[in-house]
Amino acid sequence: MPDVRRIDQPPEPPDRESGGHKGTFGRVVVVAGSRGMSGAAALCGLGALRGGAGLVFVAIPDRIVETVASVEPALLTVPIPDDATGRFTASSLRPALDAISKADAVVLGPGIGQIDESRQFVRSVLDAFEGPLVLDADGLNAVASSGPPFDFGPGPRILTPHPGEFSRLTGRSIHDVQASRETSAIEFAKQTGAVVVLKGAGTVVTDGEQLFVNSTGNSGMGTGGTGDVLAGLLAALLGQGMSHFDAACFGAHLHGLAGDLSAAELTEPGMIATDLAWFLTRAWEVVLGEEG
Ligand SMILES: NC(=O)C1=CN([C@@H]2O[C@H](COP(=O)(O)OP(=O)(O)OC[C@H]3O[C@@H](n4cnc5c(N)ncnc54)[C@H](OP(=O)(O)O)[C@@H]3O)[C@@H](O)[C@H]2O)[C@@H](O)CC1
Ligand SMILES: Nc1ncnc2c1ncn2[C@@H]1O[C@H](COP(=O)(O)OP(=O)(O)O)[C@@H](O)[C@H]1O
Ligand SMILES: [Mg+2]
Repeated sequence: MPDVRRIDQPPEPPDRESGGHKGTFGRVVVVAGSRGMSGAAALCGLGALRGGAGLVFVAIPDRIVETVASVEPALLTVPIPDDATGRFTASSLRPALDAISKADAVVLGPGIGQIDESRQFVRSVLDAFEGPLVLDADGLNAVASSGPPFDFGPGPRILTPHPGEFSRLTGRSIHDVQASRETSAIEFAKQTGAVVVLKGAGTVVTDGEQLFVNSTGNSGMGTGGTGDVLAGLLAALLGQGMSHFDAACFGAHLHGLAGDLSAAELTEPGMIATDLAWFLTRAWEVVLGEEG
């Protein structure tokens, strides 16, 4: 891959202005969750909070608001009209667009499910939002279901597929994806103009011209919800002004480091996604200690 520049080190953390306040550090809006997957929204919100965002709003189906709010009082909840099963539907769109209208960064997709209405909802949010957006999980599945050529909407996009989601997007088997992680991710980034974060051991981050292969992380992170934490973390970094490629590289590094620090204290089998979000505090300590 002679035309791709390899990045060996993750970028520096974002500056945190000493006189800054919650209005300075980014307003993140997480559009996620459904009844049965309220945890995806909560974990994504926790990832954004521990990623340093000034304000984190979770715009979630009305039926799960109390559940998500009870996980973490620092989250602001925005109830979105839902269907009888607690999923986004056609009437969710206008309130969701209002919720993201002042966002510095948006996460779209974790835990929203894959019914036709939620797919259409994803399409409409993607088309409308011109700011930086992290598309994860069922957000990716919704776009994949429409088949190529893919349009991820007008603004900067970070796509965070695991190999199963990437397989749905590319039409290749998981085995093929895993056998060509770097080239497949580069090709997809070139085709779409998005930053691709192909997750799994050795997460690959590329914008089609630059390539970073993450070296932090461990198999303790193979537990439900760790990817949701990553999506929120990436949005927090975008909201603090990082470019989408730098946010993706730094975020993958920090997330894996939090996983390594969690495993060192709690063991790989014992750690869960909530711990990972908490251990972002320790990971920040390490990377901020390495600065200057
Ligand atoms: N608490 C909550 O509310 C949570 C809610 N969540 C929500 O659940 C929804 C479904 O998302 P999901 O990722 O669980 O299912 P899905 O897209 O079918 O992918 C699974 C398949 O992909 C593959 N695969 C994955 N990783 C791989 C790897 N590293 N390396 C290789 N293969 C890999 C693997 O394929 P296999 O190897 O089994 O053939 C596996 O079978 C979604 O909305 C999400 O946000 C979750 O976030 C959890 C916490
Ligand atoms: N063996 C591993 N080594 C390093 N990181 C891993 C490993 N297994 C999983 N991860 C990381 O854990 C996260 C899992 O994300 P994802 O599959 O979306 O989970 P979920 O949807 O349950 O939140 C990704 O960031 C992935 O890179
Ligand atoms: Mg996921």
